[in-house]
Amino acid sequence: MSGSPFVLRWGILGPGWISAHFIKDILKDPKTRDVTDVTHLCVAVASSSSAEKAQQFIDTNAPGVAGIKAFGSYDKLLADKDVDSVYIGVPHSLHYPVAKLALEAGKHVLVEKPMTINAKQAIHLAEIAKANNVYLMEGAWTRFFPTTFAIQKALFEDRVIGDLVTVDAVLGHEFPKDRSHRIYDPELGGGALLDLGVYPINWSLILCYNHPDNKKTAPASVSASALMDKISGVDEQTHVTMMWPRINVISTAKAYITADTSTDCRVRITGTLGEIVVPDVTENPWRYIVRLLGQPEYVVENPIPGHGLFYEADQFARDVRDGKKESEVMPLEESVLVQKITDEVREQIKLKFPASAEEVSG
Ligand SMILES: NC(=O)C1=CN([C@@H]2O[C@H](COP(=O)(O)OP(=O)(O)OC[C@H]3O[C@@H](n4cnc5c(N)ncnc54)[C@H](OP(=O)(O)O)[C@@H]3O)[C@@H](O)[C@H]2O)C=CC1
Ligand SMILES: O=C1OC[C@@H](O)[C@H](O)[C@H]1O
Repeated sequence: MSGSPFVLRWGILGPGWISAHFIKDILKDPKTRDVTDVTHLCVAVASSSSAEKAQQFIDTNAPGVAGIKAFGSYDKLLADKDVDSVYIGVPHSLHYPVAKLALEAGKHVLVEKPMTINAKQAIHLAEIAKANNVYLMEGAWTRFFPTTFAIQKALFEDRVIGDLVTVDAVLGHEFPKDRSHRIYDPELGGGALLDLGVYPINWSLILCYNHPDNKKTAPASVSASALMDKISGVDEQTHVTMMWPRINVISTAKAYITADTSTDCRVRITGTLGEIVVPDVTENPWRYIVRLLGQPEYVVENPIPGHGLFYEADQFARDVRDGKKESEVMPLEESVLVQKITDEVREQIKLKFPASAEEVSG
């Protein structure tokens, strides 16, 4: 592509762990991933507590990068005319109120996963984005990796493993048992399901909901079971089974916060001719293994030149450049579907959050 790249000017809300990866990723030269049509600037970072914290985040994660403003409140950043789009990296239960503020301020919004705590809030954010004529996307970054697209092509177009039979995905991470961590805090939407479970659930949507023969039909049933933490009441280990009768597939999604997942198989996709396995990681896949019955296995690799959040950011920038209002890769309807599934799971496993975290306002 010729001409100057489209430049998207980002503001970051919530200078925490994932925002540090985001700022480092968007500041990488896009050419390192063969991208020349869009590029990113970070123009501001805001902390809800102090401008000093925002400045420290900038100094640590973007040393030597000039022109990034540090704000001590989200409102101040949202009032800044130099900011086109915001990345929201705050705990789950704050996604809804903070994204609402940003959309109402006329900013395009990339909000971390899960989009919200429940489907009602996700639907409301989609309505607010529409009313304000701005772009809204959930940071479902798994969907934007070259490996994810390659697996969809192998399955749907090249039919490498024949007819799809099962999809089983898992993500576990050993969190400290420190009950002050957000993962154990019901006020912040803690537990395995909303933090980790949304990834394996997304794999079901990537491969089953989006299977051409499924015609975008929601799972006919969702069944869940969980083990709950006795102190905080959040789910420590959750298993979900989804039925996709149009394509004759059963998929499973498993998540736990008490141990790290093994790295030999995170996603297993079984077909009538063999299987595709994603080892290593569930969230940011960079390779997959194909095992066809009676043949030697082979590996398809797409190394990631960084953490990998730039793939979703690049597509976000292209969509904003092109005047789109939502993503074709992660449409709002699918973010809402993920939340409808997690609402159903929460009902079955009795995962309750305080009413203040669940509410929809204005
Ligand atoms: N895509 C991915 O791979 C990942 C996504 N995530 C998602 O990102 C979000 C943030 O996670 P993570 O970065 O681990 O969280 P952190 O706790 O590291 O950071 C969250 C930030 O939110 C801000 N914040 C605002 N209000 C509160 C509050 N009441 N309590 C705590 N923090 C608050 C804080 O900054 P301040 O108050 O200064 O503004 C804080 O730095 C989560 O929703 C998670 O699902 C997380 C990890 C990986
Ligand atoms: O999205 C995530 O992926 C990695 C995990 O460690 C983190 O808690 C989670 O939010």
